[in-house]
Amino acid sequence: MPIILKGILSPADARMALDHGVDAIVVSNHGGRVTDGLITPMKALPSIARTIDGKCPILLDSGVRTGTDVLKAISLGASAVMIGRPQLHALAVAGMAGVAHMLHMIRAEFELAMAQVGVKSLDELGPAYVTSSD
Ligand SMILES: Cc1cc2nc3c(=O)[nH]c(=O)nc-3n(C[C@H](O)[C@H](O)[C@H](O)COP(=O)(O)O)c2cc1C
Repeated sequence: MPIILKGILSPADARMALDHGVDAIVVSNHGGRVTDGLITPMKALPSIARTIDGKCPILLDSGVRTGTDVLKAISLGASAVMIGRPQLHALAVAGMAGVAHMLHMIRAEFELAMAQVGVKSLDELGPAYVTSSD
């Protein structure tokens, strides 16, 4: 069974995860719900991505709300993002159709953002497309 370790926020923990042979990591502060003052995953991502150096996939969550959030995360080294509360909110408002609509909106925003920065594929994204991780 693949082991995906969630809650990584530092390069040292990313290194330890690699050394223990995890299949993937999730850069996450658990939605900022657990401890005040934690670094945001988007800020933590670049140094963690340098440590992982392609040796396992990196996922990111906590605060992904728009297609440009997805673009930033992929540019800074994530393979994919995860989305938490927006799914619950969409489900509460409009059921399964609401969740499908929310995911469709984020996908459409992401594709538009790719067009606006001028890339045709995810491989073309990189840190140069993000001047600040704020
Ligand atoms: C109600 C609720 C309960 C959660 N419980 C857990 C948990 O038990 N363990 C965990 O790792 N993350 C937990 N999370 C965090 C989510 O797994 C996820 O990391 C987070 O919601 C992503 O951020 P976002 O909601 O801003 O997209 C919880 C989140 C919510 C909203």
